[in-house]
Amino acid sequence: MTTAAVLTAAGSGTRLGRAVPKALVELDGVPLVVRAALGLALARCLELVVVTVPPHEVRGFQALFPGGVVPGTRLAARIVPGGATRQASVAAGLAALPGDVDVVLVHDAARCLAPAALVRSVEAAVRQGHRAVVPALPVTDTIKAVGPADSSGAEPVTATMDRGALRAVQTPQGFDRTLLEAAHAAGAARAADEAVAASDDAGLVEALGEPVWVVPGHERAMKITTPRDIALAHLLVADTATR
Ligand SMILES: Nc1ccn([C@@H]2O[C@H](COP(=O)(O)OP(=O)(O)OP(=O)(O)O)[C@@H](O)[C@H]2O)c(=O)n1
Ligand SMILES: C[C@](O)(CO)[C@H](O)COP(=O)(O)O
Repeated sequence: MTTAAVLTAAGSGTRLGRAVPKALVELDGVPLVVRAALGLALARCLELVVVTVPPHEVRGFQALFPGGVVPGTRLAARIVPGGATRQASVAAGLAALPGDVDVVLVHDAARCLAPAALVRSVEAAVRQGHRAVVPALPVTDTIKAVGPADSSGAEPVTATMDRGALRAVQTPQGFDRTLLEAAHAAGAARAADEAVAASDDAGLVEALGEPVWVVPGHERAMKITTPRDIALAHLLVADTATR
């Protein structure tokens, strides 16, 4: 029984708008990818983290994990080139896992403040028999579905969703390895094109018709996407430092 993580860090971070790939952006002096890997290591339930990185940046990322471990820990880290979409990057990470791994957590470097306790709760839920597990929070906005925009750009509302039945999904997402590999194999034709690629791994499992289970998420597992998110992440880090 061995758990490993695929840590996705191959994105460019277009919406963040920095000169370097988003995972290399520093938060209080520590690159996002290293922070995310430390959160995984602190959970103490993993044997390995496979980090998917931009193909032209493999050496730069390797230098962040000297000796092939997450800095200051014993967690082994393996760097592999990612793909054109997040789905393709996860598939590349899965292909690099050793044979003895039976549970896989898929985590975004962009969710670098996800607490170790969240990692543990997702892993434990998979070990308890839920073969696909996502952490999620209730939705606080009212969510409306819309149709095509008119000539002015305004979109007609087609429905108001039942907010009580909606959840905003985070990472790490946890899976039985056999199920996750089957889901990626079945959805492989979508991986090359961002327009049709799965936005999360649980979506590929759902497409197989297999159940996916939700456990409570955490505010600190927020995704850093825009400059506003980085500002919020700085506040969260400062809040931790003053406790
Ligand atoms: N081809 C890709 C695209 C994304 N990711 C990773 O998937 C996570 C979620 O993606 P997102 O936050 O959208 O990151 P980017 O794709 O970098 O952002 P943007 O769309 O603004 O360019 C990130 O950790 C990102 O590095 C990846 O591994 N491979
Ligand atoms: C996987 C994810 O973080 C779950 O919310 C999210 O779907 C990633 O989406 P992105 O558009 O690739 O950032």
